[in-house]
Amino acid sequence: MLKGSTLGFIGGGNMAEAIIKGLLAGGVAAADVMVAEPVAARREYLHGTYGIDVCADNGRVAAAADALVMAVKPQVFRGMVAALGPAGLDGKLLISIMAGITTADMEEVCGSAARVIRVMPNTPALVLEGASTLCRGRNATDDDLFFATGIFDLVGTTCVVEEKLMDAVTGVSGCGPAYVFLFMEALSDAGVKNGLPRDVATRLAAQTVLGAARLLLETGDHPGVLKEKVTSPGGSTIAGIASLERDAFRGAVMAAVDAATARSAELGKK
Ligand SMILES: NC(=O)C1=CN([C@@H]2O[C@H](COP(=O)(O)OP(=O)(O)OC[C@H]3O[C@@H](n4cnc5c(N)ncnc54)[C@H](OP(=O)(O)O)[C@@H]3O)[C@@H](O)[C@H]2O)C=CC1
Ligand SMILES: O=C(O)[C@@H]1CCC=N1
Repeated sequence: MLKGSTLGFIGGGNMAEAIIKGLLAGGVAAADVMVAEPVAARREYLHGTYGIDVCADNGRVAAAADALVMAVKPQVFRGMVAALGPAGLDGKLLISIMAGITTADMEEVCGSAARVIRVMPNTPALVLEGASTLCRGRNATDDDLFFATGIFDLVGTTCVVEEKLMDAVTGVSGCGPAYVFLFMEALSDAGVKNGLPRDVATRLAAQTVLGAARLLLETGDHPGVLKEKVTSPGGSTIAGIASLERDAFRGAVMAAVDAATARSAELGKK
């Protein structure tokens, strides 16, 4: 898919690994992927697990790569570019997955001519079920957006939005897997509380979320319609739903997304 281009990652943490694992599973050659990562144990792990070139030198990866995925924390981004020297990024397509860092921030720090694509992926990319949303900076071309979309298409679904929506995207799908894991953990705990063995409870929780998600995507029905089909008059589901409503479940989810969206915007500030 990279068609002879080399994709470099600056930062080899959780999200970089999720994308790399997905890319390799999707047919990208290990020889076309490089990572710069400061932690020796992490470098050994990434090289040993995926057979990719991993080094400690951001400059070496920047020089060798045609496109660079900026996969460090937003808080270290400016210092990282200052240490590298923005000139080291000249001519490269810069693909940022950093929460809160705008394409204008990228252009300010990396050079006013920088070609920037901003992406908000999520960790299910690891199993090729990622949700990645992209927008482009003022210098990025149609080909750049096509190239970046092609990368993230390999690890799940993609969509393109206006940049002003990217913090909301972060609050929903970037952070969303963590909310769903919290929900599944609670569902599993509740099963154990009611006598189920842990392995059975966890499997039921996960398959229920997976099945419900597929039902929603494949039918295209409104979630409320699908909820109604589970809920028998005077039955057990409505007893559970009434309890969730008393505890303001939906309000709690909306407040969580609001908080994450606001925090994403803050992360970009100097
Ligand atoms: N995790 C997620 O679900 C998602 C994350 N993101 C974004 O992805 C980015 C990475 O997040 P995540 O993978 O979770 O974070 P991690 O901390 O797991 O990964 C960042 C990696 O970059 C390394 N690093 C630190 N400083 C430098 C440097 N100067 N040069 C090169 N590498 C460096 C870190 O090393 P060390 O540990 O020593 O600091 C770490 O290994 C963030 O900007 C985040 O907003 C976006 C969507 C989802
Ligand atoms: O927690 C974070 O800030 C990152 C961005 C989206 C998911 N993880």
